Amino acid sequence: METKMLAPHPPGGSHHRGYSAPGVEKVSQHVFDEGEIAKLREIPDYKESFESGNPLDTSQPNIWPPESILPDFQHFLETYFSHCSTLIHRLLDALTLALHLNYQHTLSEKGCGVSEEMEEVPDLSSTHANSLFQLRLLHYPPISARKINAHSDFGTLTLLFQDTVGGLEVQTPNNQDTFTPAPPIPDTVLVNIGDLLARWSNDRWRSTVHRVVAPPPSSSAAGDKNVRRKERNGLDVAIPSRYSIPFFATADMDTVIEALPGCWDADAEQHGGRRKLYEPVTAWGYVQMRMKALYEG
Ligand SMILES: O=C(O)CCC(=O)C(=O)O
Ligand SMILES: [Fe+2]
Repeated sequence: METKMLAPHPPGGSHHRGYSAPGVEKVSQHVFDEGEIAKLREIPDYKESFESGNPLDTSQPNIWPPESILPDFQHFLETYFSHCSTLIHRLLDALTLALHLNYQHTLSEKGCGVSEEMEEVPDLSSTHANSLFQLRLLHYPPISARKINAHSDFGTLTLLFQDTVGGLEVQTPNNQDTFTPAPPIPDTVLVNIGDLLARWSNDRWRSTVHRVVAPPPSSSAAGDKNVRRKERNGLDVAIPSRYSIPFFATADMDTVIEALPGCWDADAEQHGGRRKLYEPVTAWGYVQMRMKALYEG
């Protein structure tokens, strides 16, 4: 038995840990209708994944292959998790600062003093105190099919580490048909806004719709043994394997996600401006809805 099969992802969407073989997970974008989800699941995503989370999270314990078979794997990933978690909290601090500045700006535009402030800008980092984050190891096999359908991530922020192969594309805002390649840049981390933060910021910060397609054929891949070849117009085209590591952050489950201060206007009904676009929802309620769409149907 392959080592990865010794840490299998449990069936269903409630315990999101361990190894999933290619085609098990199906990305569905904003789809909550059962029929639509079933249709989407007919086309599998060509990737395999290994999920892990906060070692202190008892609601979804991590699932590790035996230490004797893959020594240090668990320790390595737990350390990686901790570094990513620190980076997420720093980014949330920067966003909190941006909210403060924006809120003060909004108040002064309306002629209010900061002392008249009616709302508290929440400290976003402290709404992620339990660090219920998810670290995913992804491998896309060397085939030419679409690797992962267009979607946005459903938490607050995602860090994305990608190898040198490429294939990630980002949708142009306000033009659903146009995708732009987001090629890997050495020593950088790509940061995506997720749907929960978009909703929380009343769409001031928009979530990034992205997908993964077959990477551009590259000569550097030609000598790679992980490369499968495909005939295209009589030409021999090399299609390399792709590895990536997304790290998904979301708010603590009891956090109420309701338009943040500075992202809406209290007097919008009377004077125009930005109304609250969404009903309040807990982070838990929102995640349940999205997980159901991913793994069931
Ligand atoms: O492999 C990638 O670069 C993207 C992965 C991704 O978008 C996801 O897992 O949500
Ligand atoms: Fe994603």
